[in-house]
This record gives sequence, structure tokens and C-alpha cells, in this order.
Amino acid sequence: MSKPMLEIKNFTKLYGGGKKAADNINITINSGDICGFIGHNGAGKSTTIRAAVGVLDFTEGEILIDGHSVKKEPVKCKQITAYIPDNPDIYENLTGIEYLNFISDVFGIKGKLREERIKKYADIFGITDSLGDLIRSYSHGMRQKIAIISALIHEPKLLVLDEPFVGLDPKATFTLKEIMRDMCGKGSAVFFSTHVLDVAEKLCNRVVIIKEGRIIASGTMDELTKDRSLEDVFLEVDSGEK
Ligand SMILES: Nc1ncnc2c1ncn2[C@@H]1O[C@H](COP(=O)(O)OP(=O)(O)OP(=O)(O)O)[C@@H](O)[C@H]1O
Repeated sequence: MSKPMLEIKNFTKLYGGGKKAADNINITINSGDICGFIGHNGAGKSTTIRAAVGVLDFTEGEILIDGHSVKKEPVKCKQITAYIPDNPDIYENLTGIEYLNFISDVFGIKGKLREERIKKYADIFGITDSLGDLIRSYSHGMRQKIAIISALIHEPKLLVLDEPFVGLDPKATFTLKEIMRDMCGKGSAVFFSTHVLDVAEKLCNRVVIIKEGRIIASGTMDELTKDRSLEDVFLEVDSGEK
């Protein structure tokens, strides 16, 4: 049976200078869900995502991951979550394998299990031969792949990604989508922002649309789109909201 994996309740974020980037946001994502988060540039997606994974402080609202408060139980939440930012900041002076070993240490993934997971994901993303090279020498897409692999090593219950498909080649994009589906089939949940509406439409069973810090539509993909495309729905709700 599915259960709430991410609950964002009455979340409001004011940045310095009084900018309200998120205004009373409520989102629930259950195990088994792949939820797309869409909205214009500056709508509040990264703000919401960063608060959800505990890297951005907030004053109003509550965020729970698998029932644990991001504020009160940050370590517990981080143990079960993986977050891939839009521009992953990974240690450039390490080699790929050193970085993956470091992340495995942090999450207590050891021995054969560690070896198997690194091999599995490095092989499917086609970067096994580059693991011995310094990350500094990697292309943007290779860095993305290392960040994705490091996120998958501890098999998170909740995977949160900010614009994950930017810079990935078509094969890596396909692979990441397959991994997301597989994870959700095993009871995890995925929440990601994207501007690529046709990917979201095909991949996600749920969608949340945000505009100027407020949720303007959310629900299952079927409920929202019916016989229309997600692009049509997005343009319609967007033009209907001031
Ligand atoms: N550190 C900050 N200080 C002040 N304002 C900020 C800060 N970070 C973001 N904002 C503002 O908050 C609003 C929401 O930004 P956010 O980065 O969450 O948008 P987004 O939906 O992720 O946009 P994009 O699609 O361009 O990545 C914007 O108006 C932005 O200028």
C-alpha cells in the first residue's frame, strides 16, 4: 500500500528583502509516485525543492519525509533521501571512483554491495572507463552522471531532482527515466522539476504546477490532462492565473 513519502504542508519561504518565493504550498507525494514539478523560471521550484531536502531553511510550514520532520530529524531525513541539484557541486579534485567511495562511506554502504552498485550504475551510464579520472576533467553530462550514481548508491526512499535531464545525452536520459520507474515500482517516490513537458507527461503519474510561488494546479496526470496534452493544460492554467 502506498504511503506519504514527502509531505509539504503550508510551506512559505520569504527571502531577504521580503521576496515571497513560496506561498502556502501543500504537496503530498506517495510511495510509488513520480511527480513532475513545473512552472516558469523563477516560479519557486528550486526554493520548494531545496527546502524539502533540508538545504534551505524556512520559517513557515512543515515538511515531512516518510513521516520525519526535515527540521527536527534532519539526519534521519537525509539518510532516506537523495537530492540532485540542477548544478551539482561535486569535489573536482577527486576521481569519480574516489567520490563514489566517499559518498558510500557517508551512507555506510560497504564491501561487495558497494562494488556491485557502483559497477551496475557506472556500466549503465557508460562511465566505467572514466571513473579513475579527476572529476575536474569531466564534461557537464559526466558530472551529472556521477551525481546521479552517487544519489542511487544508498537506494533512497525519496529521490528529488532539480532539472535532471538538462545536459544528459539521449541514452542517459532514457536510462534515468527507467531507473525512476524501477525505483517507484519498488515503493520509492520521485519528485523532480522540469521544463520538458512531454517528458513529464510520459513519465509522471502526478504533476504539480507552480506560478509565482503558489500552486495553481496539481493532481494525477490523468485527472489533469484528460484528453489534452500537459502543454495545453499548463498554458491554460497559467493564462487563467494572475
Ligand atoms: N537566495 C535568494 N535570495 C533572494 N531571492 C531569491 C533567492 N533564490 C531565489 N530567489 C527568488 O525566488 C524566486 C523563486 O526562485 P526559484 O529559484 O525557486 O525559481 P525556479 O522555479 O526554480 O526557477 P528556474 O526554473 O529558473 O530554475 C525568484 O523570484 C528568485 O529570484
